[in-house]
Amino acid sequence: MSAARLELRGIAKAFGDLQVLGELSIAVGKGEFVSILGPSGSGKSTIFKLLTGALLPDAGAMLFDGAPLQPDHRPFAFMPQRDALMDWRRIIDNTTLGLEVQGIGRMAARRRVAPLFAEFGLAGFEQHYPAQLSGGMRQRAALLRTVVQDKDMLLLDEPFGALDALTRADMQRWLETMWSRHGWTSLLVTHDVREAVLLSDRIYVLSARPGRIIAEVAVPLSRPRRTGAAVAAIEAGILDLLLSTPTQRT
Ligand SMILES: Nc1ncnc2c1ncn2[C@@H]1O[C@H](COP(=O)(O)OP(=O)(O)OP(=O)(O)O)[C@@H](O)[C@H]1O
Repeated sequence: MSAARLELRGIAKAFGDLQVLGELSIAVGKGEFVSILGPSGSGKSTIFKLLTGALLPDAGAMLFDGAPLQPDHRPFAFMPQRDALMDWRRIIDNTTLGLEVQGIGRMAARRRVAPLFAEFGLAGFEQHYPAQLSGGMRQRAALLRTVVQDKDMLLLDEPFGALDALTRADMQRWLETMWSRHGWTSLLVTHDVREAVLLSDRIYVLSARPGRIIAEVAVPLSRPRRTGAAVAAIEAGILDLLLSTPTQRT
């Protein structure tokens, strides 16, 4: 890994008596694709809420390019689990939302997003409403809205969790292509072991609550990656680890 862009050191978080994150330490280098893989309820979404400033940690440090994260300046573009498209806005006006929140006028924002529609497989659907799109197209629109904000780092919270298996596999391949082309510094949280192996340079494996890192797994496979013996072997190793660690499920 090159010098860390994002570094979390000893982050802890509890909700009342419920200790959700233990002492969590991770780092993400520039241009790296890193995943945090953990069972349901292990605190994955909580990590993103801490990063985006929706929650404060009880202990630990959060650094970006070596400096503490500032409450009023978060360098992240966040893509939530559900695509969160607004049903009453056309796709083009959904993809401009993040820019509009930053204070950019709608017409200027439309000019910025329009050239990206072809690359995101959405050409010709600019004037459609979300209900007229397939699940995969909706997710691509949500990702377009996320990346066009030109932030330093992407946070992806189980972006394909709601999709059927085939669409999900298709979207993973598409995301891999897009990531290879653009080199986005990315942090994905997921409970899908195969997804993490297919997409990541490194994987942090999180224990069940209170979440702490039980392993850091490098994935030294060339891209494009396809399911096969090499992917399956890494996947099996991680599954063994998760299943042999004591669990406390929600
Ligand atoms: N604001 C809150 N107040 C109290 N408890 C909370 C709060 N937010 C999350 N929790 C609890 O913290 C635990 C971790 O939640 P979190 O959503 O981070 O897990 P997760 O790993 O993202 O789960 P999943 O994979 O199912 O989405 C859960 O037990 C949840 O009920």
